[in-house]
Amino acid sequence: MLKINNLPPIFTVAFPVLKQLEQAGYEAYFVGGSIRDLILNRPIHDIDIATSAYPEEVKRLFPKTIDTGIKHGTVTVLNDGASYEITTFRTESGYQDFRRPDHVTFVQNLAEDLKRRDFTINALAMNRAGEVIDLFNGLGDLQKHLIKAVGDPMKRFHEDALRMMRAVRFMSQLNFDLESQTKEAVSDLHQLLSKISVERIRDEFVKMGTGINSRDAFKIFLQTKLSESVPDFAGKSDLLAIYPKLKFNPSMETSLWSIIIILLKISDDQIARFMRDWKNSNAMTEKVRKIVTLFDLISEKSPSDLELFNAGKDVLLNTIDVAHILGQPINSEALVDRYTALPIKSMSELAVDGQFLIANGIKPGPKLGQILNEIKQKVISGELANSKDDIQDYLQQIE
Ligand SMILES: Nc1ccn([C@@H]2O[C@H](COP(=O)(O)OP(=O)(O)OP(=O)(O)O)[C@@H](O)[C@H]2O)c(=O)n1
Ligand SMILES: [Mg+2]
Repeated sequence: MLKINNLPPIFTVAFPVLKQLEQAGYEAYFVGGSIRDLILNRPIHDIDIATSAYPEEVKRLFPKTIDTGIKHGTVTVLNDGASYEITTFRTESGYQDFRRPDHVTFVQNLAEDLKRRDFTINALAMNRAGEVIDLFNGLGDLQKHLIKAVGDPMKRFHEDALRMMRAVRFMSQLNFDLESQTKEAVSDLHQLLSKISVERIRDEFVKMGTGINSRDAFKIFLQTKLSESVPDFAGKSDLLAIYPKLKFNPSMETSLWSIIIILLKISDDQIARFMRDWKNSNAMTEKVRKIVTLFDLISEKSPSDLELFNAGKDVLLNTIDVAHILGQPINSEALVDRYTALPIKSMSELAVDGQFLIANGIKPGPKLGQILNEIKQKVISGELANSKDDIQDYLQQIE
């Protein structure tokens, strides 16, 4: 049995929680992603605990708890400034619509609980002594860099079809391969994905697309036809086939969406609809639209100073990232230099404002906005210096 000595603090601070459960006569283990990430030496973001205690018993044992998913057996325990999801050993039964079940069956032992988990590398448990419980050779698969379903992959994907997206997501994040039978099951069952909410599919898609090896994962995403069961991708595999040939793996979500939109040749007036289909936020949509717009400008010709100003630094840098990933030859240094040399980077840097125009005899109204806009444009293009005096002279001229 693998025994891990010197557990990192994120685990050791949780010892009292496990101990308390054990002293009350229950079993308790660390389970799931945290053990996988510990062994892979990856950053650990949260610790999940599985226990034989029922949720009501967990709530009785700890002063500060939150009913996170009490129906599913999960209680969040707050202890010593940290929080833990404590889930009663369970098996999922009564799957309707291939989504997460609305009711679960609690089981008596850890083995029954681990059996219903998605992949062998996620079905590891560890006790307080650092001993790893590995009933499905998850350690072997970690070593072989394999994503492999626990037991019968068809059953696991029928239980929760999202697991098929999780498979390609972990491939990308961990740079692992997909075990052949598991892959076959994804190919057979990809259509079940249409039963899953778009939000959950999107979250996994973004994790895949921003993982360290999204290009190879995307290949499998296409090969297994998972791509045919997500919003707006059906029938587009020829366009999406460019993704695995990208120069680099995207690391930002904004870059990912921009690249997908560019590959799918989605026109400007369809970007909002596409982003809505994927249930993306308005803020994400706006940013992506700006990036795609600037990318088109940069690819065709050189953007004007005004266009660079309108884009802003963040969007410019993000667009350069996108061009870099797509292998689009652009002179990024020159673009950044031109941006840096802009006389103003935002309206607040303009030497005058509406009040100034009013003080100089311009009447409030639409005309004022128009004049202010003209001043902005002339300052950006260098026709007019960004100083009160020069702008005052200009105002006198146009009267
Ligand atoms: N559809 C799912 C989702 C989760 N799990 C199990 O629940 C654990 C925790 O789930 P989650 O936090 O979603 O995934 P992690 O593996 O912890 O990955 P991440 O690092 O993204 O949190 C998983 O390890 C796995 O054992 C599962 O079997 N099937
Ligand atoms: Mg997790």
